[in-house]
Amino acid sequence: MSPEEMLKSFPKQLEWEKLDIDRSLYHTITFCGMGGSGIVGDIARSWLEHKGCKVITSSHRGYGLPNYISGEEHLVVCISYSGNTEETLSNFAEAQKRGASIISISSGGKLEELSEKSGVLHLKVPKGFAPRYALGYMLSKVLAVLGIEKEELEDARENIEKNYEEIKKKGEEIAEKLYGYIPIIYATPLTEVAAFRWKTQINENSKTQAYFATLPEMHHNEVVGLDNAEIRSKCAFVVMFDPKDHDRVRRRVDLTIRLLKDLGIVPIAIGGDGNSYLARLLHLIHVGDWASYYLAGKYGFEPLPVKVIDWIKSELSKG
Ligand SMILES: O=P(O)(O)OC[C@H]1O[C@H](O)[C@H](O)[C@@H](O)[C@@H]1O
Repeated sequence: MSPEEMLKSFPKQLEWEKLDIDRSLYHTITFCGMGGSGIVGDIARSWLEHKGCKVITSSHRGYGLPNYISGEEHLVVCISYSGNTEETLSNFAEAQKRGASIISISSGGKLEELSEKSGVLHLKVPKGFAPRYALGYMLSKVLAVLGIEKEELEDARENIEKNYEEIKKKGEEIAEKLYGYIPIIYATPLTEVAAFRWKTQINENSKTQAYFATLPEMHHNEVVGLDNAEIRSKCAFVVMFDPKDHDRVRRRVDLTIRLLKDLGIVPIAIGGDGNSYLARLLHLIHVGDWASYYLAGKYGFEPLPVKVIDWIKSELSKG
């Protein structure tokens, strides 16, 4: 499947499912995964937080597990599209050792095998995608674990479907503006995960460095860097926001845009469109996915191959 076809399938990947899971059993939920699988947990956490969920959640990237996980009241959700990522397999093994509750998500691989062997609930997603292009499949599984209402997920999917051409066009326009510059994305707490996805998609699809910073923290450091005219002239700035951001954050978004304009920079200001936080977030993410795809084309890169990651993995497999 071409990267374009994979991207286009994103809304269809958002499929609601009912799972019989008693979530009241868990005191904490820890999402484990790397790269395109790791961000699934971040999106889920941001969504839960916005919903007012009181369960402690965290995203864990790397080997082992945080110290607080011990016993079945801690749920560890291991997400790896391939099912073979060594960090995520390490999380799985550690969760078993600590007697935690585990749910795993993959398209197959060792994670599926190990789950089946040890009676762990395994949720399978279709094969044939690059992990980062299977975001919708993996996210739908996690949201099913968390008990999302059917209407909410379907509304988010329809929101992308009905605005598809506009989303693609916006992505293309943004790629035009990012071309030749280092993308710097300024986000808010509600859009931080989208900024991270933009960064990582620009890294992997467009083979380009990109960075992000989040308000209000960036008003205490990052903004001072803008004093350096020589460096800032090499960057293209994106400012992301959501209508439900904290009032003072909204005020800070306006100040950031003013600051950039006073320096002669016209930032790409963008907020997702949609009825719910999830709908807006996925809309924003999908605009970035297309932007990174078009940016790859402008630089003459194929969006899919990630040679350096393959090289690192093959070196690590030597022991
Ligand atoms: O998602 P997994 O199969 O666990 O692989 C983890 C990650 O591996 C590589 O770094 C890929 O380029 C990422 O896009 C991928 O998400």
